[in-house]
Amino acid sequence: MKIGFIGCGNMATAIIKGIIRKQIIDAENIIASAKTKATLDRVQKELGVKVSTDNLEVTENSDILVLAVKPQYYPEVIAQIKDVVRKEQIVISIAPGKTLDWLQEQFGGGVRLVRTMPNTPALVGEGMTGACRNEYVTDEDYATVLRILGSFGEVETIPENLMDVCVSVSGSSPAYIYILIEAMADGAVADGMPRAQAYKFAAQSVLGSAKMVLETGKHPGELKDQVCSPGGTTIEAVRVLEEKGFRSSVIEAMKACVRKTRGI
Ligand SMILES: NC(=O)C1=CN([C@@H]2O[C@H](COP(=O)(O)OP(=O)(O)OC[C@H]3O[C@@H](n4cnc5c(N)ncnc54)[C@H](O)[C@@H]3O)[C@@H](O)[C@H]2O)C=CC1
Ligand SMILES: O=C(O)[C@@H]1CCC=N1
Repeated sequence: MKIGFIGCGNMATAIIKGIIRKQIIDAENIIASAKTKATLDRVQKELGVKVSTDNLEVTENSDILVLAVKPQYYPEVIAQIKDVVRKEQIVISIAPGKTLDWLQEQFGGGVRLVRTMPNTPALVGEGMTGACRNEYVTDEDYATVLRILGSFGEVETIPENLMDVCVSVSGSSPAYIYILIEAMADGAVADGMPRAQAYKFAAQSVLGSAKMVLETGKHPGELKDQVCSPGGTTIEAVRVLEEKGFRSSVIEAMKACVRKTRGI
């Protein structure tokens, strides 16, 4: 099994590291392209995969091809490769807003397409990926793709109409969490904790809280209630968060994210 990446920036690097880490595909069976030699040198050194500046070479040398460029470059890249994409090849999109119908139209028809939305925690094997496929992708093909996507975290098949929501809840959401961690650390530093220690305490608390939701199966509100002692410290913090519109800021930010996705 050979996998190719057209574009090798933040997301492709995270996926490739995740795949190699889990030994799903060896580095020698992975090929990636980028626009600049500097990026390719970095990728070769950091990941040990084959590199090329030629997108056609990447297409010809892969069974599964991941389009890992920004959405605005999709038309140009697809126009370049569409005549060399083979019938049995699987093409994976990781771009927000690009529907299976749109992708198929750009390719001119008949292509096996899987639309996904991964996220950068793939790098540490804790990604969350949403996926859906078109009618040309066989059950066997799709099982292979899910195995690869599952090698760097969790993967779930979702209806295509939820792909835009997937961008806001998992594709983009690591950025919100990093802001939360940074803000928590700022708060701790403001009250005297050293900066590095503050990041550790904040990040581990986010990690532990996420595990509590996933592993206990309890409602997040119930878990929150367990932390809030009557007349205690936490409910004071919660009161201020509600007063400052924390919950609503998150909801509105996510709705803005989905609106942007739908406009891409
Ligand atoms: N960064 C993230 O957290 C996530 C990104 N995505 C999607 O993944 C895709 C890639 O995003 P990033 O990796 O963040 O972008 P990036 O800008 O880090 O990487 C894109 C790479 O594509 C290369 N490139 C541009 N035009 C090219 C061309 N014609 N041929 C070959 N390579 C070309 C660039 O040199 C760059 O290395 C985008 O569609 C993005 O929306 C999806 C989920 C999460
Ligand atoms: O910001 C973006 O457009 C991409 C898609 C999801 C995460 N990053």
